[in-house]
Parts: sequence; structure tokens; C-alpha cells
Amino acid sequence: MRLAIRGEQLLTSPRFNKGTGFPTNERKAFGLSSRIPYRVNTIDEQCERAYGQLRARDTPIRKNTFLQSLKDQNWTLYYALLSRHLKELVPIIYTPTEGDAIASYSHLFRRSEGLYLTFPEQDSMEQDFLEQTQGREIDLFVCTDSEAILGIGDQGVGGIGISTAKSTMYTLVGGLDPSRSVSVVLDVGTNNEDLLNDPLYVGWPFSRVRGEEYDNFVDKFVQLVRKYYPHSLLHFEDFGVTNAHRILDRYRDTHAAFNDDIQGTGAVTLACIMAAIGVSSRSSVKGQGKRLSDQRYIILGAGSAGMGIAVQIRDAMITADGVSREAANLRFWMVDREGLLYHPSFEEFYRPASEKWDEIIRVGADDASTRVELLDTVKEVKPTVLIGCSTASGAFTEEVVKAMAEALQQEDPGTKPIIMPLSNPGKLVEAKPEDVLRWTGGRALVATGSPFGNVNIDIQGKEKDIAECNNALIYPGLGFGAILSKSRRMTDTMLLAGARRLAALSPAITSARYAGEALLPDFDDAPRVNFEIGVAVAEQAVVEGREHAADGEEKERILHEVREHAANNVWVPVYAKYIYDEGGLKE
Ligand SMILES: NC(=O)C1=CN([C@@H]2O[C@H](COP(=O)(O)OP(=O)(O)OC[C@H]3O[C@@H](n4cnc5c(N)ncnc54)[C@H](O)[C@@H]3O)[C@@H](O)[C@H]2O)C=CC1
Ligand SMILES: CC(=O)C(=O)O
Ligand SMILES: [Mg+2]
Repeated sequence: MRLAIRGEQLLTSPRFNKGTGFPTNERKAFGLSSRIPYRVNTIDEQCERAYGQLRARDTPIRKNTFLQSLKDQNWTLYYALLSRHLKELVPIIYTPTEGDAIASYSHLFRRSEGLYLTFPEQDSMEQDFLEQTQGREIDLFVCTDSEAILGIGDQGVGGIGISTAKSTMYTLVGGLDPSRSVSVVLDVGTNNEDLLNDPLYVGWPFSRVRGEEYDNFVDKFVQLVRKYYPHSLLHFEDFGVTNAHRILDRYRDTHAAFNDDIQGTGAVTLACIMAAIGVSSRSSVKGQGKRLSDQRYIILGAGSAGMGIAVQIRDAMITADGVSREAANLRFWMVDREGLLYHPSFEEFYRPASEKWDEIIRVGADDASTRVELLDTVKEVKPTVLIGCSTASGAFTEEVVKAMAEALQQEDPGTKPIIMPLSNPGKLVEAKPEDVLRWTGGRALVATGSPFGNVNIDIQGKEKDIAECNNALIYPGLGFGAILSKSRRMTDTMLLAGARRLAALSPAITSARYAGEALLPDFDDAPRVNFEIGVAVAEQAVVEGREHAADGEEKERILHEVREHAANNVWVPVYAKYIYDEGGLKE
């Protein structure tokens, strides 16, 4: 790698810094000899030292702060350390701990990271955008407006933390070069009173901008991305429910736009359900059936995630099972704050982009005496799949879970209830896996949104591995595939290809005989899994891009090249050799 920076500038560049890892010849060539202590360390030694320092921090949030500071100093070491302790450290830099860091953003603030675009400064947006992007090769923008961060709501400018965390995961498990991504917060104000009343709040301290002014502001940013980086992936994260679908639908036909809460969550949940049906149909005599369209789905929380999941499964039913859209819609029962939402016209409120969204959300009865609660819905529908993305902690009560399990058992004793409390962070989960398993005599197939570890349940003498059904298990791969193929769109079929590949890698499916394995691969395996997902998505993109031109041998050749191309493009945290060159890289 040819670099044009030296001395202090090199040591303070997190992208290029190696700290004590600079070899002697580079120390001399770059004017570093007197700036670093004598001994040269390997990256393993540096990781060992950093890990020791990390372990000395006694709380997750202190560990998060330590890792943030390491990232500010040396990207390679930061990613090398995370890669060596993936399962332990992902919950520190991502959900759940990042949620706490975001909630305390203004108090923990030390250094800025990312692109802050603020509503009252929109006249200079293009200049501000170019200030950080000009001359750079960029594949990815991760952008939030912070209205619905994880399950903790409006976090104002602190939401930048979700953009940076999601970008980090793209590198850590998706193999994306960190210098090629930009994390963005669109600071359009906040309605979080605590932040507005906090004198230390560092964002724009006014209520959220809405309506046309908001749309124009978002549009201004998107048009800059499209103008300067037409081949980039534009990832939307944690927008409020009314904006999330609308914005995605506005841009997804003209740019590779992707909403993680809708599509990433939809895809990972679809994969998990495919795996669960595979497991259950091994033991089910008649009740559950083998197809997605044989299931009855109740989803608690018809927000970005809930609707995204419903739409993804519905579309997969149409493609995979050949059922009509109308028939597929009828397999879903959506329950929200107002109870059961009007069911037979799911079609009506499906249109996620619909301007009717507010009205639709209100289709459930406001009047408590007439509304149909979750429990009644479960008794009536006898769902085979129950999904929670409501932020309503404990909403899957013992009564609800038992009602579901008993109804299914009467239909077919072999049926396994598929129960997925997906709300994050962990404290908002609709039911703890341990309880779900206890209430169902160990029969349920469970997956959660945050890590819960395994459940040692002495029923049927098995330990159950609980899958973490988090979009982070799939979105880095989906994005990697779209970026590899330089796709101008993230199509539904690309998402489906990614979900299918993930389901095929499920330990519960690949085991010769199901014995409590997790429905999805472990997070330790996330890099390999996301690589496979990326390949599947890129293959699909290539096939779609070539329409019918690719057939037989030619198709085989292209598909072979995709894998090779992917393997050559994975960024790994190892130190490159540096050569000083005035025409080389500066940043
Ligand atoms: N596991 C994963 O990969 C993901 C999990 N999530 C989690 O799902 C939850 C929802 O996220 P979003 O859909 O983005 O939020 P959202 O705000 O768009 O949707 C939440 C929905 O739940 C409803 N709700 C709130 N309280 C309820 C109650 N007591 N009963 C029934 N419905 C209720 C709201 O009215 C809203 O429609 C969050 O906890 C989030 O962390 C979201 C995305 C991915
Ligand atoms: C995982 C995620 O995207 C969320 O909880 O919002
Ligand atoms: Mg999210």
C-alpha cells in the first residue's frame, strides 16, 4: 500500500495506524522510530494486550467505550480483536449494549464519527457531503433519522451510533472494507423530551420536522448519494414506522436502497421459519405441513419489522409455493396496540408505502370492549407461528403460549409451535426462551432477536440452542452481494435468495437428526454465513441482470466467477505493507 502521510499524521489515522505493530523498516521510512517504543508487536500480541485491557472494564458500557476508543485509534486492531472474540464482543458493540451507548450519547461523547446532516444546515448539504466523501471510493451509506432506534425509540443525534454499529457489522461479518462505508445521521430534531431538556444534548434541540419539509430534506440527501455514488448501497436503519416504508418505496426502484428493519428482519425471519418448518415437518404427521403457505402466522407489532416480516414471508409463499397473493395474505393475523387488525383485507393495509398507513394502523378497535386481544386471536387462529416485534416486554404470557401449544397438540401431537420473540434489546423480549420451553414441555422451536444463550431444559433430556434471529445475521451478506454485483436495485428475489441460503445453513437442518440444534447458525459463524449469503445474492443479481442471456455453460461460468470475485473482495483485518510515495493515499 502506497501512503503519502508520515509521522504523527500516520499514527493518528485509524485506517493506517499500526501502533507497536509498525515493523522497523516502516518506522524508519515514515519517521516513526522515536514516536513508538522499541519493540515490534505482532497483531496477536496487540490483541492480547487490548483484550486484557478490555477485560479490566467491569460493565458492558465501559467495554463499549473502550472499544470505541480502540476503533478511533486503529481499525485493523479493532476488527482483529472483535473477530477473535466475535460472540462475546458483538453484544458489546451492537445490540444490546450499543442501545445504552446511544441513549447516553451526549454524555459519553468524546469524538464524532460519521456524517452529521442537520436540518437547519441543509443549504450547505452538498458541500458538507463532499467535505467527507470527495475523492473517496464509497460502496455503502448507512443512514438513520433516529426516530425508532432498536426498541428504545427516538434518540435524536445519538442515533448515529446505530449507523456506525451497522457499518461495523458490515465489515466484521460482511467483509466490507471499512474505508468504503459512511455512517450518516439525518438530524431532523427529536421529540424525546429528556434530550430536549438536557443542556448537554449535542444534537439540534428542536421537535422533529415532519411532512414536506422532512421529505425534501431526506430527498436532498438521497439525491446526493445517487449523483455521486450511483452504484452504492443505501441502507436505511431505524426510521419511524410511518416513514420507513414510504421512503423505501420511494427510492427502491431507482437505487439499491435497502431498509434493514423491514427487509433485513423480514429475510432473517423468513430463513428461520423455513428452517423451523423443516424441523417440525420431520415429526409432524399432518398438522403443520411443509410449506410456508401451510402455516398460520400471528405477528404482534405491525410496525417496520412486523410488516417487513409479513411481506417477506408472503412474497416467498407466492414465489415458492405458487399461491395467489390473496390466499397468501389470508395466512396472517397482525395484532398491534389496538388488538387484532382487520384481517381479511390484509391486502389493503399491506401496501407498506401506503399513504393510508395511519388510518390502517387504526383499523383495530380503539374501544377496549370490542377489541380482540392477542390471547383471543391465538385461541381462534391456532397459529403455527407466533412472532413478536412489538417492544411489549412479556406480551407472550404463559396463557398465550400454552393456548397456542395446546391447540396445535390437539391438531397433531408432532407439531412444534414456532415462537419468535424478536424485540430488542433483550429486556423488551416478548417471552424468555426458557419460559417458552417450560410452558410448552420443550416442544417449541424458539428464536430471539437478542442473544439469550442456550436453555438447559430437562425435557426430553435435551439442551436447546436458541437461535439469535437478528437481521445482523443476514444484512451484511445481502449488502455484500448487492455491492459485489454493483446492483442498482435490491430486488425481492435477491432477498429471497439470501434467505434461502441462510436457511440451508441452519444447524437444525444440516444435522442428521434434530436434537435441539439452533434454527440459525451461531454468531461465531456469521462471517462464513454472510459470505455464502453474499454469493447467493450476487449470483441472483447476475442471473437477473442477464435476464435470459445466461444459460447452460455460460451461466455456470458466471456463477463460478461470482464466488471467486467475492473471495477476492473480502476485507480482512491484517496489516498491509506500506511504501512511502508522495502520490499515495492520504486518508
Ligand atoms: N430481531 C431483529 O432483527 C429486529 C428486531 N426488531 C425489534 O422489533 C421491535 C419493533 O421494531 P420496529 O418494527 O422497528 O418498531 P416500530 O415502532 O416500527 O413498530 C413497533 C410496533 O409495535 C406496536 N406496539 C407497541 N406496543 C405494543 C403492544 N403493547 N402490543 C402490541 N403492539 C405494540 C407499535 O404500535 C408498532 O406498530 C423493536 O424492539 C426492535 O428492536 C426490529 C428490527 C430487527
Ligand atoms: C436489530 C435491529 O435492526 C433493531 O432492533 O432495530
Ligand atoms: Mg434496526
